[in-house]
Amino acid sequence: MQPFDSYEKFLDLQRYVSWGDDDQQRISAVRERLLARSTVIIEDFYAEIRRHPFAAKVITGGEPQVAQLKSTLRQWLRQLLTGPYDRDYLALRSRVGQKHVSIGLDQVYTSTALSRMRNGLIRLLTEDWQETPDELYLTIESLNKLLDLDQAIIEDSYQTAFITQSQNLSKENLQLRVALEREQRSTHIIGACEPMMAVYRLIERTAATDKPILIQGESGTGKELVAKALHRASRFAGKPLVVINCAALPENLLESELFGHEKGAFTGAIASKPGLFEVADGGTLFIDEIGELAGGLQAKLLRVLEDGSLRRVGSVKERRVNVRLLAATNRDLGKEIEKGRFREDLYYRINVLTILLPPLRERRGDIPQLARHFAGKGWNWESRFMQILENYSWPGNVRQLRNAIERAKVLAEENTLIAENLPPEIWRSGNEKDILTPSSEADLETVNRAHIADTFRRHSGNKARTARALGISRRTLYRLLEKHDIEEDAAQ
Ligand SMILES: Nc1ncnc2c1ncn2[C@@H]1O[C@H](COP(=O)(O)OP(=O)(O)OP(=O)(O)O)[C@@H](O)[C@H]1O
Repeated sequence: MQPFDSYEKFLDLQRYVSWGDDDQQRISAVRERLLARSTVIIEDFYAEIRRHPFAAKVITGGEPQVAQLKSTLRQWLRQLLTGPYDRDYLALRSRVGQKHVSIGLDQVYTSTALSRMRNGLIRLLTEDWQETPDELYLTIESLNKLLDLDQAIIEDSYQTAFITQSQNLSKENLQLRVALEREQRSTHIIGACEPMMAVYRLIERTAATDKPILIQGESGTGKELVAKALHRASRFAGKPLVVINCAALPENLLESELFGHEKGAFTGAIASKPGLFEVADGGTLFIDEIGELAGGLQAKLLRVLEDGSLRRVGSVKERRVNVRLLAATNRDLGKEIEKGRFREDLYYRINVLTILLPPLRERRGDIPQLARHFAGKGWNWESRFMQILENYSWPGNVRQLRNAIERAKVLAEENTLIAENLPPEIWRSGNEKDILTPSSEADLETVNRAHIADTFRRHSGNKARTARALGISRRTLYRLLEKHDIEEDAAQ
């Protein structure tokens, strides 16, 4: 049998090879040696290929590197025929397999690329071969072996690696997409009511100024969100936005967080640390709950605002920073000044312009849009769910709305948000007017009817679930619905 049978494309090599009788024997011997040796060669081969990322292209395309590659390849191929074979093929194969994985993933080697490489290599070897035809024959045989072996391994390991890789990638993609969506959703200000439109206009208009801005509003109205939008709209947009919440830290810690400290400034100060003013240098510092700032720190803050200078705790060295300040508070700072708790001069410094965020109860029209935004794609709700949201007073504002929806999502059986899965205080508020507190005048019939209608509505008009909740059969429920003239529409 012709040794090149399986490589139709290279049959013409016979031109260069004179076959002797003992060819078959020699070939088998070479095969054995090859098998033992090829893994060593493969390693070198791949090391080189890695240095020439597009080796396949180089070989077939006649690029300038061809000469160099050609001589390297020749050297290896010659080694195949002459060198000692001292490695365990299988062990190496698995190691080589791993290498292929990295090659496959880095350069997306495909079988097509390999077969192009094989064609290219053989053409190149035969073009100006100066050794005997036997040597050429053996060399080419070695090459074919090498590439066959290689192909088998590559197909194995590449496929596995590719599958794992693409699974990982799509998982990673999904995670990134979700994170991005969350990030976009979390920095997206929702609301189209007039007070929010006024907020948007102010954000736009303040884009050109570097002056401090005070954002006022109850807790959860979106002050931090507005701060992020102000930062994005400003010329500092590409720089860091550093956020600190004054209510979250005791005074001494807050001082070192804001202004930094030197090593040994206080017990536990084992190294010097820059404060957030330094971290935010060139960018924006958002001080949330500025109304909580203690007197001493107010003075220090005033100094930075006045001339951009500060001293780390435990240091005498003056440092200069250029930071745009945004501050937020849910307190009435005017009243805090009256009570002597907030410095008037600092107030005027930070309050060059105030953005006032309305509480959610004063912008109920935005509730459905906000709810849709927090629910996200693929969620529905019963109409009663939305009714309750729209009627509730929302003392915790948008944050409370977001949490309520998260809760309803977690508890939802399918992709439908139902009123019962809202936090009890919200859900109860929706039922207050229907709640069964039978007055002395209410007769049993009225109480019964209200109870049935309410249960029916809570179960979104689902008769099976309503019957189960009332502890009656479905047939009895039909009868009662008819008797009390409770319509399905009423449940929607
Ligand atoms: N208009 C809005 N559109 C979309 N999400 C909002 C809106 N307002 C607030 N949120 C969301 O509500 C949550 C609370 O918002 P944020 O932290 O900005 O409020 P805050 O006024 O700074 O609260 P606090 O005073 O308690 O720090 C965040 O998850 C935020 O994304």
